[in-house]
Amino acid sequence: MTLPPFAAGRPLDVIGLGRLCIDLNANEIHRPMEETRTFTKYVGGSPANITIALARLGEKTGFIGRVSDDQHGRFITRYLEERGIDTSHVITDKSGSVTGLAFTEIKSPTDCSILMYRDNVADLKLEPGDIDAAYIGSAKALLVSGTALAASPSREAALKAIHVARECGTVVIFDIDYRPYTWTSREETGIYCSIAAAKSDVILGGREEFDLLDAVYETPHGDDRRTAERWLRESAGIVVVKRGGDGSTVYARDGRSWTGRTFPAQVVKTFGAGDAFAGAFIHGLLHGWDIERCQLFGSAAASIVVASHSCSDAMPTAEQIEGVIGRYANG
Ligand SMILES: Nc1ncnc2c1ncn2[C@@H]1O[C@H](COP(=O)(O)OP(=O)(O)O)[C@@H](O)[C@H]1O
Ligand SMILES: O=C(O)C[C@@H](O)[C@H](O)C(=O)COP(=O)(O)O
Repeated sequence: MTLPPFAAGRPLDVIGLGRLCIDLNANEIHRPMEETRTFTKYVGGSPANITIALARLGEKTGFIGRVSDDQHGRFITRYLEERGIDTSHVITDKSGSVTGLAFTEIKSPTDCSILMYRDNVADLKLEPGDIDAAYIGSAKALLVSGTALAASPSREAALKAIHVARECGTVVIFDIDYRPYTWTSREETGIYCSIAAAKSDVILGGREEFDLLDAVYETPHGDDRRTAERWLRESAGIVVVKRGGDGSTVYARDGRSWTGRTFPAQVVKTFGAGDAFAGAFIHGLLHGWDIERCQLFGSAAASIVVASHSCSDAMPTAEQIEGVIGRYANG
């Protein structure tokens, strides 16, 4: 697999970095948001969701980020604490920033969209001075979301965190997590995410997200292996290309690859799959599982979350994931 070894004996397993937001998921589903009257509030933000997934699976987790100085910020911080996630480096931003909101529209199980309100959000106020090398060195892995690179000073903070992690022997996991609402251009996304990807040990992204990075170097070609080999020539030991309901393919530096299945699900909404997959996949890596099992675990976790109304709240336990795998073991 050619991942650097996870450092043993560290107090934390994974520290997430980036977006701590709120999902407002429509309660009246199968209609456009113009006809929605009520929403259910959940903690959101992909890196938050993945960290919550890892905590749910028993990993010792922490988070580096900023929250707004209001009820939403306190709700998020309390939610993390209630799930055993260390919040010593979750900073209350005092600049008058707000919490990012993700309004989700569920027109049908396969037609979902997210309306994001992200002006003056606290998560992008993260500063390089917030990055604590000793804290990052206390974890086996650092999970960085690409959206943390979308604006300064968060951009510089995230790049500093990656640099610090590499200096500390902390494995860097980069989830491209492209959200167009935050960036000024696709080119900007490709450039900054390429910088982060080149310094990461594990990279996760969808085909379209990798196209943004490929575009920095060549005309996007949609060839997963060719894309993965670019990053495997850099720092990556593992590249995961996610393809929605078509599953995923994982590429390793030694040339091996694995194409993973999906599990049947009564789909409520399509989003949340990637975060659930990532949390369970990373859990497997931390426990030294082979890639196939990591992938299977991730896919089963995703099938549970797409069948749920929420993302964060729905993140499954290992028992729930094993239950899905056992139920469909033969096909
Ligand atoms: N409709 C679905 N039913 C079951 N599993 C799914 C479904 N959509 C995605 N998955 C699983 O979740 C993984 C990640 O989903 P994907 O949609 O590619 O990520 P993202 O949400 O980040 O775009 C897929 O590789 C697959 O294993
Ligand atoms: O990342 C956000 O700000 C929105 C998420 O909280 C939301 O749950 C979602 O889109 C999940 O992302 P996905 O798992 O990549 O589909």
